[in-house]
Amino acid sequence: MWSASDYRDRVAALVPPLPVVSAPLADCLGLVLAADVVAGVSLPPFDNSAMDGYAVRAADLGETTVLPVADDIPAGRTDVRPLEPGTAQRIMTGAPLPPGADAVVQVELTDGGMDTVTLRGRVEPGKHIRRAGEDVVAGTVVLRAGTVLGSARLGLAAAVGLGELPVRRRPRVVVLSTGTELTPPGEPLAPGRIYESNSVLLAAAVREAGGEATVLRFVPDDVPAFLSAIEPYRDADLLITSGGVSAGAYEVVKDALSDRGVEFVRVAMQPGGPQGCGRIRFPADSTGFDHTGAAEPTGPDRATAAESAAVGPAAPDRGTAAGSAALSPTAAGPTGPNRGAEVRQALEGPAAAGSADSDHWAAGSAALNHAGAESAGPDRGAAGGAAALGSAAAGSGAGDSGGGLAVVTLPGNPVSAALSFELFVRPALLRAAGHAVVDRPRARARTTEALRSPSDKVQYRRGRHDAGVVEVVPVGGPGSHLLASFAESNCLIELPVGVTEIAAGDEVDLVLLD
Ligand SMILES: Nc1nc2c(c(=O)[nH]1)N[C@H]1C(S)=C(S)[C@@H](COP(=O)(O)OP(=O)(O)OC[C@H]3O[C@@H](n4cnc5c(N)ncnc54)[C@H](O)[C@@H]3O)O[C@H]1N2
Ligand code: MOO
Repeated sequence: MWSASDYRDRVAALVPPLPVVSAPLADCLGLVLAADVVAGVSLPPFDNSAMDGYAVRAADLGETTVLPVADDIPAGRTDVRPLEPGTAQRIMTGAPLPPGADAVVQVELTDGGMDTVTLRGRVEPGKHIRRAGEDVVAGTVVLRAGTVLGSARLGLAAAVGLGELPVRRRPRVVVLSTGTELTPPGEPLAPGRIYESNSVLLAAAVREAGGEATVLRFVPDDVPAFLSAIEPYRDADLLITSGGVSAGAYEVVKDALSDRGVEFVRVAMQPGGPQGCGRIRFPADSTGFDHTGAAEPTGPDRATAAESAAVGPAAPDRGTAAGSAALSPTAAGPTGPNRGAEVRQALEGPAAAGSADSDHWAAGSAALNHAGAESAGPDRGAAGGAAALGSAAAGSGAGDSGGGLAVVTLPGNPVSAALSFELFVRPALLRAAGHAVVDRPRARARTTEALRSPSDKVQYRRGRHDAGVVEVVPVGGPGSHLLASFAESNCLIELPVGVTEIAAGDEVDLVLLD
C-alpha cells in the first residue's frame, strides 16, 4: 500500500519538464515564463499628454490667459513641431508633447478654442505630462522567468512590443474512459447503463490546470479495443484513463497494461484507493500492438470500440486546434491559430528542452531557433512537430522520462477519478509546466458535523466552507459515487491516517478548491 504523498511523487516523476517554446501572447494565458523578458522600449516610449487639452509653457500662464493655438496634436502624430513661447497647441491624451511645452491644461479649464484659447488659472510645470520611461525603462527586465502569465503580465509584454513569449508549452493530455456500461450524454439510456461523465470532468480539469486535453471516445471493457484506442497517441505527454483498475473480472485497463510497463497499486486514500501508473511500452516497430484475437468488432459494444479505433480524436471534444493537430495520428501538419508555435516546437528538437531557464528572452530566443534538424526520425512523420516534442519532453532530464507513454490509470468511480486527478495528476502537470506552486491553498476550519474515517487511510470528505473559512459543512457522505455532493463542495476535508473520529466543532484541515 502506497502513502498518498509517496504516490503523488511517483506520478509527478512521470511527467518531465515540458519543452520551452515561443508562443504567441494569445496562447500564453496561465503558462509559465521560461526566461526573463527585457523591455525593448520604454513605457511610455515618449513624453505625452495625460489629458485632452492644451500644451503650454507654464510660465506663459496668469490668472486668465489667451494664447494663439498654433497646432493640433492628435494621438499618433509623428511630426510634432516645437511649442513657441506665447502659444498653445491643442493636444489629446496620449499624443506626443511638443518640445518646449512643460505642462498641459485640461480642456475643462479652457474655452476649447481652436484659433485662440482662453485658459483659466495657472498651471504647475509638469502638470498632466507622462514622462518617457516613467513606467518601464528600455533594457530593464519587466517579467522574470518563472512568472505565471496572467492578463496583466500579458498586457505588459504586448506593451513593450513582444508578440511571443518563451514559455513551457502546455502538457498534451489524452483522456480515455473505459466501461461497457457507458453511454454518451445526450443519448437514450438503456437499462443497466449509465452516462459517461469522467472524460468530461477530467478533460475540464486538465484544461483548468493549463493542459490541452484530447478526449478519446470511451471504450468498452475490451483489451484490443483499449489498445487500439491509445496506440496512435504515443506522443502525448500523458494518458489518463478511468475505470478498469480494481479487482473485478473485467478490469480492462489492468488487463491491457499490467504487462506493458504499468504498475497497479493501492494507495492509502479514500476515495481513490486503486491506482496505476507507469510508462506504456509500445512495440518497437510502428505497426502497433499485437492485436491477435482482436476480431472485427461485433455487437453493440464493439461498435464503440471500432469507432474509437477508426476515428480517434474525431470525437466531438477535440481539445484545442493545436492539441488536436499535434496528437492526431493523421494530421498533415499543424494547422489553426497555433501553427507558428507548433512549427517552432518542431524545430526546437530535444537539445533545447529546458535550456532557456535563466537566459534573457533575447538569448533564449536565439537558443530556441538554432537547434533545428532534429525533427526527423521514426515516430516523427505526419505530426512532425508533436513527435519531436514528445521526444524532447522525454529527453529533458528530471523525472521518470524513460521511453513509453506516461499513463495514470484512475479508478472509475467519478469522485475517485476526480480526487485522484486533483491530488496526483494536477500537481504533476503544473510541475511539468514550470509552476513553482503546485498545491492548492490550505486552511483549518471547524467542522459543523462529527466525521468518521478509516484509521489506515487518509480520507477526503467534501465540504463547503464559509467566506472567512471559519467553519466547514461536510457535504454528502464519503462514497466515491457521490458526484452531486462533490459538485456542491468548494473544499476537501482531509482526515489523515490514524484519525478515526472528529467531533462537531473540532478543527480539520481543508484543501481549498476555489
Ligand atoms: N472486490 C473489490 N471491488 C472493488 C474494490 C476492491 O478493492 N475490491 N475497490 C473499489 C473501489 S475503492 C473503487 S474506486 C472501484 C474502482 O473500480 P474501477 O477503477 O475498476 O472502475 P469501474 O469498476 O470500471 O467503475 C467503478 C464505478 O464507476 C463507474 N464509472 C466508471 N467509469 C465511468 C465513467 N467514465 N463515467 C461515469 N461513471 C463511471 C462505473 O459504472 C462503476 O460504478 O472499484 C471498487 N470495487
Ligand atoms: O477508493 Mo474507491 O476510490 O473509494 O471508491
